Amino acid sequence: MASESKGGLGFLSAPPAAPRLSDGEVAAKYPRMRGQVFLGIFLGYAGFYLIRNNVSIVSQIFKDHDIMNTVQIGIVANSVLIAYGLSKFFMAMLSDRANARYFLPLGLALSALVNMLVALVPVITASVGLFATVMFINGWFQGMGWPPSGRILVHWFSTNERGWKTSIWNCAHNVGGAGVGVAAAFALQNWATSPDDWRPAFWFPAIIALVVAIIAFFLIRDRPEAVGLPPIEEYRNDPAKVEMTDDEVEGMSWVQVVLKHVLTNRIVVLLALTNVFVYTLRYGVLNWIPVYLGDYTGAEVSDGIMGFAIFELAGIIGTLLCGWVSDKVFKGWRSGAGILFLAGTGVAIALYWLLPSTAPIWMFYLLIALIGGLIYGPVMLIGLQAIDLSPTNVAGTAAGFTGLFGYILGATLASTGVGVLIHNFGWDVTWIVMIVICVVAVIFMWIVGRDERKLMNEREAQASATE
Ligand SMILES: O=P(O)(O)OC[C@H](O)CO
Repeated sequence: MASESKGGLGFLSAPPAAPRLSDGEVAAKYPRMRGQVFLGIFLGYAGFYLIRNNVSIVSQIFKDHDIMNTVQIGIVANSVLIAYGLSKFFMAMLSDRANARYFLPLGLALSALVNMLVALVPVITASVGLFATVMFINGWFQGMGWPPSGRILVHWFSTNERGWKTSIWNCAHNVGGAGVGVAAAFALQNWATSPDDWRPAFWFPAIIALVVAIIAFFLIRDRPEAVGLPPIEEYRNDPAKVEMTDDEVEGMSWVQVVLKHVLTNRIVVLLALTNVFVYTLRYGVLNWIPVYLGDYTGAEVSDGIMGFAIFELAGIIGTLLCGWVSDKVFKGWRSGAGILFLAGTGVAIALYWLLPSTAPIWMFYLLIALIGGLIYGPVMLIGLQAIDLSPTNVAGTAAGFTGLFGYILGATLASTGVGVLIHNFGWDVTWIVMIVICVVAVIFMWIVGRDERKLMNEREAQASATE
């Protein structure tokens, strides 16, 4: 891609193509490099989740020791989410022109630094405003994780294998999410100087994240062409679903490309809208598990936390299954898998709603696992579709655009909107609204699916015509 080396980002700019290696060298080096860069983004993205929002981990300590009340905790936690949603889009615009080998480790190291400052500089947490501002900055650096990972996925893995590979990579966020709990618990147990000392839960995961950033730097390479290898489409003889024409490559500025292929691209805009509903479902069910189980069944707080963990763990299985189904059953037609999993989510939510309050807790857990397993498929698929259905040099921006909608609208609706629904209308109306959201999401995914199918058919026709 001609524009790859013209990033204008100084040392961060994407490197130019290196001289092409011989066929023998390509055959030996390509598989090894693919494994190496994949490990780099898997560890790297898990590292981001170690330090994304550790406020929620220590919120109980904040509350119990009157360091912060729930409203203040909510303000700080929301500032991370909002910054993350904005950054996932705006930093992606830089990432698409940047060397992923530098961009991802830099973001992770900066985020680690912010977490260490929170732990070690008491004045930051003395005021909610300053704490929220610093965590906003943390959320901003967190947005430097997904886009370079998407860039690696789109440049090193071709269309017909990307579903499965992306779904495996996507489990990094579940691994990191589980890892932060273990790391924080270990740190608090070993280094907390008093029952209200929450600081080890910030600085210890940050040290691990710094080490991960260094490892990621050594593992990641920006693009196959940057190390003398052919583009992945050529190496695997698997055309991309969308490519820029020669006229576009030569004649359009990068901003014009973003405008055409992301901001006014019907399919990317539809994906972003679908993501609002998918993220409302993801966080709308997840965030309220402890409250629902407590209200409806009288379950203990610990039962609710168990439900929370079950939802996340089931997400790993569902994500892998969804990626595999999209490659093997739907042959790269991601929307087919998305429709199937979203429809399943609707059914599972209906069962969760209708289960009698006297049913044993394991039945609630089973349905929570089903909802978590099913909704994380579409969560992963939307990012995957965005990078699949846009040219490779704006793939991260397209995924970031869907993330912007998912976090700014979806996650907000899931917290404030669902809270208002529960408070004013009760659980029955809340679950009915959730099921309606599933139906709307299915309709949006079906519309995306028609466009996706058309693009796939066009690419296949072009590929057979050139054979
Ligand atoms: O919600 P995010 O941006 O952390 O992304 C989580 C998954 O990777 C979505 O594919």
